[in-house]
Amino acid sequence: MDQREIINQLFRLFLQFLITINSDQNQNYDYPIQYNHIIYESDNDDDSDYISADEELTNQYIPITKFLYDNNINPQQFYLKFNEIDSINMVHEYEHPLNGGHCWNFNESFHHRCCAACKQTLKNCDCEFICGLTSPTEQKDKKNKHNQFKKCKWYTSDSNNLDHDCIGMISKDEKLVLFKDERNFQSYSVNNITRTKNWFNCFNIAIDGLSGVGKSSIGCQVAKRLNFTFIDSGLFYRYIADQFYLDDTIQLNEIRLFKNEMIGSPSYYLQEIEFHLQEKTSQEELQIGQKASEISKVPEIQNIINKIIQTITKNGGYVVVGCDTTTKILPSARVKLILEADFET
Ligand SMILES: Nc1ncnc2c1ncn2[C@@H]1O[C@H](COP(=O)(O)OP(=O)(O)OP(=O)(O)O)[C@@H](O)[C@H]1O
Ligand SMILES: Nc1ccn([C@H]2C[C@H](O)[C@@H](COP(=O)(O)O)O2)c(=O)n1
Repeated sequence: MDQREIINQLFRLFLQFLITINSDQNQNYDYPIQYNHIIYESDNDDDSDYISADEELTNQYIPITKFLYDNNINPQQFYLKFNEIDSINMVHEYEHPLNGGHCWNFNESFHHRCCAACKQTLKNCDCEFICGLTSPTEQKDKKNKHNQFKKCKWYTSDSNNLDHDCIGMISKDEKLVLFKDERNFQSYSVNNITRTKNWFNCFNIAIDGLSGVGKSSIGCQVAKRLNFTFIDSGLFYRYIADQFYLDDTIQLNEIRLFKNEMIGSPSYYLQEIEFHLQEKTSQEELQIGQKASEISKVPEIQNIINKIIQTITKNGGYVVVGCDTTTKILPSARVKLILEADFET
């Protein structure tokens, strides 16, 4: 498959993804009438310990589907626009019409807990807080504690700073609730909140694969098409090798300082890295490549580079390429691509 075909295919997939999440928002739905597929999590954090809603439905619980139905809220709109609320520690099948009839984690078992914010199974969810509408988030567990509240890193910034990165839209009179933990929560009027992020680019794309498979070529074009920022993690290794691996000595302290500087001025350094490496002759490039390969085996350097990239990209809008992007750098990127190429290509 040639490069153009791959890019077109990726782009098609991406458009499909966008169409799926944008489609049907104003259509009428068959609201799920039966709620017996909803299973609540017990206090016990053990995955296997579910309590079926059929068995133990008490007044304390408000199934999210019922909440939506009773309040005449279109569920797809709710999940996609409000997007942050589920009764999070609830097992939910995301049945029709959500996500084309699949759970967000459709490649995993169909029946599992799934964070509505980051769309990961709860085991993989690293959300700390979640923001959302007051009613469903005030759902309590059996001990009358606020349960489930987590914040997805893509959805909120910290509660002291109400510059809010939430991609959801909350209607005018509703309140946003931020939870620090289950006892410590505050609700804010939506009017106090500035949204800084466009939902469209609030996620990252990680492109992985062996050296030379075309990650940079494809990643760069995908980023251009989507107006995302492109980051080639390999360039970080190369730049650090060239600047801080001198006379056979890796200057770890300098690298640590560089990390702080780069996190402070990411745009400047992204350009600086690119320009710096563009100036090199092909002989120099070869040497830098060798040095980069050596330093890439040092765990602290890997951690520093991963941390820089994770910090820069935390609000989304980036295409990050490099081997280990999907596993170590951005394991929770919403879109992950692993490229392969024929040997002949
Ligand atoms: N689809 C493709 N078909 C043929 N050649 C390609 C394709 N994509 C990239 N190439 C060529 O393969 C070479 C490696 O591409 P590229 O630098 O994008 O790979 P990479 O995976 O980013 O490599 P590295 O990990 O070493 O940075 C380049 O010469 C590029 O022009
Ligand atoms: N995420 C990454 C990116 C790169 N490396 C290593 C691989 C190479 O030895 C070196 C330079 O990368 P390249 O520009 O050739 O992609 O850095 C890594 O370990 N992890």
